Amino acid sequence: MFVSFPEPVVKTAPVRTTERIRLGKTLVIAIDGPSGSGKSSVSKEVARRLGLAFLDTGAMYRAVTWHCLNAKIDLKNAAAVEAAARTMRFEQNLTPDADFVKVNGINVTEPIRRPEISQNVSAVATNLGARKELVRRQQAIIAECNQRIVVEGRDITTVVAPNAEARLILTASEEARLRRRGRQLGGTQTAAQLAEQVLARDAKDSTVVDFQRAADGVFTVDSSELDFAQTVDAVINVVRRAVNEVPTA
Ligand SMILES: Nc1ncnc2c1ncn2[C@@H]1O[C@H](COP(=O)(O)OP(=O)(O)O)[C@@H](O)[C@H]1O
Ligand SMILES: Nc1ccn([C@H]2C[C@H](O)[C@@H](COP(=O)(O)OP(=O)(O)O)O2)c(=O)n1
Repeated sequence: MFVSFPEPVVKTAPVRTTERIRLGKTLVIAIDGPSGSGKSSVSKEVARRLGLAFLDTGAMYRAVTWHCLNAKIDLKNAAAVEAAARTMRFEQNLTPDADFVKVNGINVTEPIRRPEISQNVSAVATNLGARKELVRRQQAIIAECNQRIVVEGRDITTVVAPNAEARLILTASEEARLRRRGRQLGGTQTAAQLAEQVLARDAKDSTVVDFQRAADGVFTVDSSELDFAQTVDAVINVVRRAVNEVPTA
């Protein structure tokens, strides 16, 4: 089946009216990478352009963290955090155009992005019991979406969807990632706070999952020197290569 790309939302990319991609029944695109590399924003745009569902797995780790802080569950108590991940009711957007996260019916879309959550989320990310439960939930979501979905996080290419049709690491230099995150947070954070939320967090998260190096068969896109539209194009080109797309006239 061939599907034409709809008009890209971001229009700085070269317009390729003949752009087409060969899509099978299933198309899981797995994207991992460090903080601030552009995973969420780029994955959403790729999902829009290919007409796929979208799953932000980091939002799930953030939601568990929010829930624990809100319910005064000690993040150092591994069993309690795992139990929270198992029992909490969780709703999340699965399309790229809506953005919402609810925990036990409470809208936490905005609070889970706050620096307080970024500073504490590694306690959940390094809890192996909580990870197991979240991976289980993520795999169920992929199945519910009939395996037509872009999934982004840290262990998607290796653990959650190792058989995805297209797997890639999206990376960028530390300098680019700090600059982007600083701008995204409206210049409210000092250099030291940004380094803590981006670099120190990546260092902690790396102790349980390797999202810096591409596993066998995983492509790498480095967006340090690319703008947003160019990065989206680069990812889509990788998807085309991964699904053995034959170039169209
Ligand atoms: N290639 C790029 N060039 C410039 N800014 C980018 C690029 N990719 C993403 N961004 C911006 O950087 C910020 C961080 O991106 P985000 O998608 O939240 O990263 P991640 O999910 O990897 O932490 C966002 O404001 C996003 O719009
Ligand atoms: N699949 C995933 C997704 C996120 N995580 C962890 C690692 C991160 O510190 C937190 C938050 O992830 P998120 O993607 O929202 O973080 P960034 O926006 O990239 O800074 O969750 C993970 O361990 N595994």
